[in-house]
Amino acid sequence: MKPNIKNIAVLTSGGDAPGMNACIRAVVRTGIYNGINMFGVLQGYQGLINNNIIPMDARSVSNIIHLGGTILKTARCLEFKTDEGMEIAYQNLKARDIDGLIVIGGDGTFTGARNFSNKYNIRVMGIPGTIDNDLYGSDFTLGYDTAINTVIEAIDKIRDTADSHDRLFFIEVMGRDSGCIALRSAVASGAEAVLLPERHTSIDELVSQLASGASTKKSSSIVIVSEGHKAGGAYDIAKQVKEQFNHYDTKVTILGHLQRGGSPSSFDRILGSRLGFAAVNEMLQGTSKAMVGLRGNEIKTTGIDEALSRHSFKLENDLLEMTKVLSI
Ligand SMILES: Nc1ncnc2c1ncn2[C@@H]1O[C@H](COP(=O)(O)OP(=O)(O)O)[C@@H](O)[C@H]1O
Ligand SMILES: O=P(O)(O)OC[C@H]1O[C@](O)(COP(=O)(O)O)[C@@H](O)[C@@H]1O
Ligand SMILES: [Mg+2]
Repeated sequence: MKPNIKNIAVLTSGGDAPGMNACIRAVVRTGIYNGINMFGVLQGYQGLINNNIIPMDARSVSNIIHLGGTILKTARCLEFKTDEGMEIAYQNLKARDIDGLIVIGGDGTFTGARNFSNKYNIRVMGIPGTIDNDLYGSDFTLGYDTAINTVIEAIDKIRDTADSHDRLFFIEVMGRDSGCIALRSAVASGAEAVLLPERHTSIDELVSQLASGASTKKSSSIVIVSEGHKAGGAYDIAKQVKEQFNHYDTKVTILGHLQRGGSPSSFDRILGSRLGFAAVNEMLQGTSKAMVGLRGNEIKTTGIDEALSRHSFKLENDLLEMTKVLSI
């Protein structure tokens, strides 16, 4: 039986990701189209606790589909992990008769939503929004494609300098525990090597790969280092390599937070729109404690418990192999 849902709130939480605005727009407009009163929560779970909840109409989400960041703002909120914080958040939703909460974020955000819904009578749906692509249940998360495009644009520029000066560049990219951005960026930019948190690569191995390129007259080399790599960040690794292999002038670039901003790619705008539309429709059909995600080219629903308990290895095997073969 379809539940009688009248009021739905939406929030963004954790790291912002390009495509979140396209998704907020889809959530708000799909809800309004179906006769639901829509609310936006400012600053993620912090806004639930601070009672920062605003009504939204179709025009509240005009002209945002192309914008990076999130018009609802986001936050990392420790207080929501406490019983007291959750109780205040629930009372603020109850005061407005809000029966459904749609959260756009990563694994931390989903854990919060799952715990909240286990404790209180609130329906929740999750939408995977993180540049890290580290969630089970969606082949791509919102923002991942744009972040890769941003990274390769930067690497293309660095390559000009690397090549002009016979330099070895170590470029550190984001992905807290995930090598997804690093691997795709490496393939798309034609990097000589990539270091991933999911794979052990010794300094000896890396040095022999670089030395072999130098011996076949490579004028420059680019190594992508994922920030989550166990052997340390790009500066550490560059220092260790230089001690053994001093053929090139060595430079380090940390791309940092520029990777999270910017106008979303068409892929992320469409993905955000599809996921937002699906999340509201699923909620209106009675689905709760689930996430919507892209699998193949279809939008599918996965239970949040399942999504959180299954840590999928998301690095494509052919891409892993290719990074060695195509960089000879
Ligand atoms: N165990 C938890 N219980 C309640 N809320 C949580 C829990 N884990 C994370 N959260 C909430 O989700 C927010 C976002 O999580 P975080 O890991 O920072 O980002 P992401 O959702 O992108 O992975 C946290 O700041 C916190 O408010
Ligand atoms: O902006 P902050 O708080 O320094 O967080 C940086 C982290 O956020 C991310 O960009 C995205 O992580 P989440 O999507 O899990 O929030 C990571 O790649 C990075 O390690
Ligand atoms: Mg996360």
